[in-house]
Formats: sequence, structure tokens, C-alpha cells
Amino acid sequence: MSISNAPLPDILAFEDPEPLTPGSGVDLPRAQAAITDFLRALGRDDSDPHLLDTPRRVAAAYAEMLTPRETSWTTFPNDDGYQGLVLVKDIPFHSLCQHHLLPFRGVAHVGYLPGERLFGLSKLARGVELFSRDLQVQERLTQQVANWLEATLAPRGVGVVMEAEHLCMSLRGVHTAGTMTRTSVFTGLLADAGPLRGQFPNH
Ligand SMILES: Nc1nc2c(ncn2[C@@H]2O[C@H](COP(=O)(O)OP(=O)(O)OP(=O)(O)O)[C@@H](O)[C@H]2O)c(=O)[nH]1
Ligand SMILES: [Zn+2]
Repeated sequence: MSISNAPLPDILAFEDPEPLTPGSGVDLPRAQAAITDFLRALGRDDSDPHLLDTPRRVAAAYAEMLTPRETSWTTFPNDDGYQGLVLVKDIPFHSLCQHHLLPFRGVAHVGYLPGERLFGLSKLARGVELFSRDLQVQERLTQQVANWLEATLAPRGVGVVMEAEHLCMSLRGVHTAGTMTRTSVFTGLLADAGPLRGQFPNH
């Protein structure tokens, strides 16, 4: 099943979540042949020993960057009735800009106010990876992580803040190295500014 920008699948139901299958649309031999053509079109000498295996490496690198790791989506009942914020800060992530196929990378802060279910904490970081390993724009990525938490946990509120440097702005084009783009989505009881939302860095 491809996760590319598709509506959230029903299997994200929170009672018994199944593992998501990573995107299966990658055709490695075809990608490798395309990189060979690409290098020739860029006027590179493909007899250079360092370039001989580059098409295979590049195809494999992009396939890896576009494929999230398999995981299980364990949730637990909130038997103790915990009402406070669960917030995992500074989750490193990287993704690929849909416009230039160059990386953007930074940190995500992901939190929720639990309802009846709790996530294993690592799953918040895995959720960021799930949607990052795609050709993305940062706004959609942020919204997808928030939508996924809503659909999976039915929490009382969700907050997702993402801060990233886009290499398409740093290495080319406008050449503004070091800029950081912040996107955020807050829902439910976190939609309005207040002390809970204030726990998010740079909210
Ligand atoms: N909204 C949004 N824009 C992005 C993101 N990543 C890259 N972009 C922008 O996408 C735009 C593409 O603009 P175009 O004018 O079509 O492409 P371009 O000529 O390469 O643009 P420059 O980067 O300004 O040279 C650029 O302004 C990028 O900065 C993102 O995650 N969200
Ligand atoms: Zn870009």
C-alpha cells in the first residue's frame, strides 16, 4: 500500500492497529537506469570509476528515503485516566522536498491530550517517520501527522510542531542557508493558546 498523500486508511483504527506497509511503488532497476541517463544528461563522464556504481547507489538511497521502517502501532488503554499532556520533543526527521527532490530536515514536537488510549511513546517518533518518508511539503507533512494521531487515538487534543531547514533554499535558488521553517497544527483542547500548548517549544 502506498502512503503517498493518500487519505488515511481505515487500518489506523485505534483499538487494534495493524502495521502499515511501506510504499511499494519503487522500481529499483528503472530508477537506476534513469539515474544513468540523468548523469549523462548532466554531461558527467560515466566511465569514471567513482561513478560506475553511482546509479545503483542513488536509486537505493532514494528508495530508502521514501520507505518508512515496518513497525507495529501499539496502543494501551488509559486505565489510570491520565489527563495531562503527552509530549515528545525534538524528534529528528528528514524528508524530501516535492519540488526539488532535495532533503529538508529538522525536529518535530508531537503531543496529545489522551482520551481512552495511550500510544507507546516511540510510536510518536515512528509516526513522524511514516509520513516523512515521502515526497513532501512541510505543511502537508505536519497536517498528516496530526490527522494520523486524531484518527488513531481519538485524543482530546493534538499538537504537531515541525521546524526544518530546506536544502532547496540553502544550496541553490535563493541561497539562504540556515533559515528554518516552522509549521504547526493544534486541534481540540490544544487549539487555543494556553499553558498546555505553551509546553510545546516555539509554539
Ligand atoms: N509551501 C512550501 N513551499 C516549499 C516547500 N519546499 C519547497 N518549497 C518552495 O516551493 C517553491 C517552488 O517554487 P518555483 O518558483 O516553482 O520553483 P523555483 O524556481 O525552483 O523556486 P526558487 O526556489 O525560488 O528558485 C519554492 O518557493 C520553494 O521554496 C514546502 O515544504 N512548502
Ligand atoms: Zn525544494
